[in-house]
Amino acid sequence: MSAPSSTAPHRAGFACFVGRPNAGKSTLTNALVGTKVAITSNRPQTTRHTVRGIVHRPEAQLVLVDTPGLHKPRTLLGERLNDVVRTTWAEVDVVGFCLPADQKIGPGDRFIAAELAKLKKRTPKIAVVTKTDLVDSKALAEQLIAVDKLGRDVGVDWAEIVPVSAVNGEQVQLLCDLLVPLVPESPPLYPDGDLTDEPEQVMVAELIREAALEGVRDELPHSIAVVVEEMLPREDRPQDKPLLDIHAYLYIERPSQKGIVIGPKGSRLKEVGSRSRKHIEALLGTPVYLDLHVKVAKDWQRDPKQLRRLGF
Ligand SMILES: Nc1nc2c(ncn2[C@@H]2O[C@H](COP(=O)(O)OP(=O)(O)OP(=O)(O)O)[C@@H](O)[C@H]2O)c(=O)[nH]1
Repeated sequence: MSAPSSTAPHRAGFACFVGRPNAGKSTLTNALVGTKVAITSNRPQTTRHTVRGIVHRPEAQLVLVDTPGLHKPRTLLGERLNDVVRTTWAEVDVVGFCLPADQKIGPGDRFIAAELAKLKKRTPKIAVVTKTDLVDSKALAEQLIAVDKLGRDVGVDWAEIVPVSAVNGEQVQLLCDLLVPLVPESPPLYPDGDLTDEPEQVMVAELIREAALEGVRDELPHSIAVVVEEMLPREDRPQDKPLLDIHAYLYIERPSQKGIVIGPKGSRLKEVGSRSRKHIEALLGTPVYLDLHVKVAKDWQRDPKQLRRLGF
């Protein structure tokens, strides 16, 4: 890519990464922004909220919108998540379709590609082949060819096909260079230095949810929601020793799940608390007292009233 000249107009706009669960969208967002703003996990479908990471460059600003994975909906929550995804696609300037290098293109990818084909023609679509560190060059070449073919099969004209590894940073800058010219000429949309406009409480809730998902049974992740009820600075603290009190509820669907989340003698919940507290402190830059409670919200995934309460 050519270096920015002083006469080049400033560009700013929105990009979003789509792809099936676990495709590496959140990790890529983090790699581009350079800090942990999106929530990653080795479990599918952990990204519930649209999280924006913002890439600041002298000549451009890229606002990255991270969406949940698009999938065949089985519950009301699933349908709502898909609506969120489609609404996001329609609003962004460029879409990056993430396909892991180490996995054969499957029905899930074809489903998304077919949806992308329905998106307005003038929204550029970049195919991003992720996790290139997991495969050798021969397998990578084959995947690039398969992605090209996928585009032709469904009728999407990829603006680019870019292999990247978010883990070792390979080609991440190149991807950024390729995204910038695809957003419109515009002054910066966000103040310099902002990394995300996600409300702090939502990010804190996501960090707690991420910690709660670690090491629990496969079926449980979809049944956990976290709501931060209150974040208040502790009174009577000396100025140089502030403490932020955070009260949060971990919602599960059934009483039988309580034991899994809490663990023997509360050991798991304690661990979830201390692990997420570290991340929260790093995010907010202040010591935190975290008060975590587990509550049963029966069948919350199927109940519109509960879903609204839990922020969906
Ligand atoms: N080796 C390797 N692993 C990666 C890379 N990018 C992501 N991963 C791993 O792949 C898994 C899924 O990554 P995420 O970024 O959470 O995927 P996602 O697409 O955001 O997933 P959802 O939120 O479920 O939609 C995690 O375990 C990551 O550590 C990469 O470049 N190389």
